[in-house]
Amino acid sequence: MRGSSIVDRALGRGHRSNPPRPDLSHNIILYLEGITVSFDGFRALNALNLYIEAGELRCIIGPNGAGKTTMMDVITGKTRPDEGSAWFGQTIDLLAMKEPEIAAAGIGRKFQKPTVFGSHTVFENLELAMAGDKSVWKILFAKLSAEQLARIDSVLETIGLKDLRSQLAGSLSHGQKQWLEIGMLLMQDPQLLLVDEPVAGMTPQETEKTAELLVSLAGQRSVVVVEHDMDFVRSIARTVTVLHEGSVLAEGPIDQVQNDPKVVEVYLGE
Ligand SMILES: Nc1ncnc2c1ncn2[C@@H]1O[C@H](COP(=O)(O)OP(=O)(O)OP(=O)(O)O)[C@@H](O)[C@H]1O
Repeated sequence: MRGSSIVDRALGRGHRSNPPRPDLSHNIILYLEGITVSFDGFRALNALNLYIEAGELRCIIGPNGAGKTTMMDVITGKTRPDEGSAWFGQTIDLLAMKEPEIAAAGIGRKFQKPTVFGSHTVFENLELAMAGDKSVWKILFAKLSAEQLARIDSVLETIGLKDLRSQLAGSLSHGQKQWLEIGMLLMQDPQLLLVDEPVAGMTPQETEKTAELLVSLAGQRSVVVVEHDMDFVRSIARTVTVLHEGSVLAEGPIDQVQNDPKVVEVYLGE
């Protein structure tokens, strides 16, 4: 869905008159079991098992080609696995759903490059993200309810852009654009947020603020972050999963994972 606009996402929301919500009664929001994806015989994912708890913040690391992007693509319905199962909570079978249905059910994905509407203000970008399957014109000229205004305010507060609400998104710094795009995803209230390399190209100050933001988002929802920057991973991660050749090589607290000889060999020792 790289490059998909808010209009695409809004159209996705057209499917959500009554979207299913994940059943978190077992405290697990995502089950990937035995997932295999082959490209011309090459296994990008190889019987991958991954479990994400409700409310947790998980970092996924791994060398180039380990299968991280392919894994995200399977979760969001962009890529269909050859084998395996993928469940959102206890009852929602992700492999039976199309991409917009998965987004509407509560899985949001933030790609590396921000895709905000540069010629609209920060506020309008959030407004567009909240809207249903209406035209952009209708959305921007519709009167917002007090509840909708409060919701936008609360997201502005969360992403730290309250003072920049009237600024054109195109004039924001790279980091601010990334936060705005996270805010746009939050307007749809995802239960699982997938974030791809959030701090690439950010200044140290922006990186620090992004760490705080992602930590603050977990708890109420689950957040899965794919990131290469180990200092960043160390600053946010509770549990780290290392992918290698399409499977989980190691999983656990960052210190344990960083000292695991298998991990040192294939990843950190690169
Ligand atoms: N559409 C495709 N066709 C063929 N091979 C593909 C395709 N998509 C991914 N691959 C291959 O699958 C493997 C896993 O790729 P993937 O992009 O998932 O890895 P990654 O861990 O995200 O890597 P990076 O850190 O470089 O982004 C790579 O060897 C890649 O070349």
